[in-house]
Amino acid sequence: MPMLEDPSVKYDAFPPIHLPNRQWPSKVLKKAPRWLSTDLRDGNQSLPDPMTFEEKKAYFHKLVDIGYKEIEVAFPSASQVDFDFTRYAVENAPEDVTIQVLSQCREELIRRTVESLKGAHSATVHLYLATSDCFRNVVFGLSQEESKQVAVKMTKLVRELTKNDPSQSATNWHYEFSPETFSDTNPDYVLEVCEAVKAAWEPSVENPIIFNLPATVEMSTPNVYADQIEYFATHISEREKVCISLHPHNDRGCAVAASELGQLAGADRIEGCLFGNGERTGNVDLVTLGLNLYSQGISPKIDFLDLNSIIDIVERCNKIRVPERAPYGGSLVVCAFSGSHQDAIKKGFNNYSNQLAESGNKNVKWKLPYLPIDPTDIGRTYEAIIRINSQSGKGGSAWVILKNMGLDLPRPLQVDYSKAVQAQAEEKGLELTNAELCVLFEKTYYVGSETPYAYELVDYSVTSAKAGVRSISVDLRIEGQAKTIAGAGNGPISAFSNAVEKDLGISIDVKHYHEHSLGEDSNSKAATYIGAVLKDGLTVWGVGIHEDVSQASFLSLISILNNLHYKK
Ligand SMILES: CC(=O)SCCNC(=O)CCNC(=O)[C@H](O)C(C)(C)COP(=O)(O)OP(=O)(O)OC[C@H]1O[C@@H](n2cnc3c(N)ncnc32)[C@H](O)[C@@H]1OP(=O)(O)O
Ligand SMILES: CC(C)C(=O)C(=O)O
Repeated sequence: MPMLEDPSVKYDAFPPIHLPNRQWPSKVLKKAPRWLSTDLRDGNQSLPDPMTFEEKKAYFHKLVDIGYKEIEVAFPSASQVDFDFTRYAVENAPEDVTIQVLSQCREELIRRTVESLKGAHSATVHLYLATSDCFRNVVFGLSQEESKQVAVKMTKLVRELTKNDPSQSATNWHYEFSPETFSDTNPDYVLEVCEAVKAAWEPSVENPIIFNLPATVEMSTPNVYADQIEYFATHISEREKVCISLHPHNDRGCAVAASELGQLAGADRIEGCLFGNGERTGNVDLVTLGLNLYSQGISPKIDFLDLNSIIDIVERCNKIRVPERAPYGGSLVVCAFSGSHQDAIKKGFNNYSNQLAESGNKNVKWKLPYLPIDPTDIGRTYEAIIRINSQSGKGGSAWVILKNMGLDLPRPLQVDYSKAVQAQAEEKGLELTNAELCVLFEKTYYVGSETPYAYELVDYSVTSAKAGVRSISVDLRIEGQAKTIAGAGNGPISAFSNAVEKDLGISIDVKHYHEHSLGEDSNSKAATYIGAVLKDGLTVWGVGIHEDVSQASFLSLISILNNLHYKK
């Protein structure tokens, strides 16, 4: 069967809500919301292989360590593991962490759920019930009034078993109610149910009731969801006794946008999972939301510095890989292969470090091409940022050589080296590793090998017999044979070139000379780069590294001789 030519015979467009005075489009996010991690509940229930007790434990402690203060740990009435894990969380949670658990609106399940929370410092009982026409009619066969009555009755039961029970007074009890699926429910009916639930729970300003407004299935554009949230937030009574929570799923790929617009529209709290695990396409990704805030200068109050260790836990316990392109965390998102990106990033880093140096290392605004946040803020190192394949340019390979060998190649040498890199990348057809690039550099410029190359520098002496003239005598080994050459010039390099031309018959016209020190202490070495023009107009490069700067430049000339020897 082909796809439908006219899908409207099967699918209706989602009806927008009438909200001509909407305020959210002019608002700006200014602070982090309350976060609720539902990794161990919604995330876990959607896994092919749910987490083991040990995996839940490791995940839970990671969530606590990085700063989540509200964690939905289980559906305790679902299984013994869930019940036992809730007990573990209750007994091991720090006092400032609230343990949340979920239950259907069924008495026996609620009793078991509350039992699992006995002795918690702070706990949230979370009930959900179908309110949308589709869910009520198809799944439950309940009328609107019947659904509302169930919600009220079960809320009263939770109240009786928790905050009204004197034997439970050691716990700070909270209550969350989710009309499912909020985003597909008539907004006035949602309000009617939530008003009735609120009256049954009787929240206070200090301990508000949480109304979680899930996009159980994401069905509309995020602006429509934001309108729905603003409508709820501006029509619910005693707003100060209500915490509005969002629970967006990602069926249309817009959960992050829906959460952000929903916060502009009045939401106080967001429920989601690290890297967007959860039913079908997942819950909203808490990492993206947190780091989106961070990139706008707002602390998410969650510590993502060691993002790699978070990824390790997520991948190990979910048994699902974090995709390479996942915002912030994906292995490919803080790196660039393409030449123009690498060039811009390299220049950006230079500019940034200059600004840091000028300002004494403080308060420099991050403005780097292609990198929305500083990778080091999430524990990423430079190695990951620039990676080399056949799409790369000179800037990228020069960056790798700088970061791995400390060699700051002059621009024309970058061009020269990138030709060798390009040839190697095309031949290999795959990415070149940093180690491969360093070896290629050494081979291209005949430096750093254990086995001797054709030309070796054995010794030299420079004398200055009359003003402005330097004489040089150089002991070489050429393919194992000792040879001494001599020449003169107005400096040591020109004297060396003169000796090479006179005694070896090789004309080297030095056109480029660059040097810098390697390292900062007094034992540091010098790196010199010499570009010489041959008779046919071609430029050949040599690289020399030595403690003594003169010897480093002679080694550069030897590097040129080797270059000519092997490439002729
Ligand atoms: C949107 C969400 O993510 S909601 C959370 C979903 N998570 C889970 O379901 C994971 C844990 N669930 C479970 O382990 C099981 O479903 C249990 C233990 C809760 C219940 O198991 P069972 O009693 O066998 O019921 P089952 O799994 O078939 O659930 C369907 C029944 O629950 C009812 N139900 C579903 N949601 C609710 C609700 N919120 N309140 C009351 N009843 C509900 C359905 O109407 C159906 O009842 P029926 O059998 O009378 O038609
Ligand atoms: C229980 C509710 C909040 C839920 O998971 C959903 O609607 O997706």
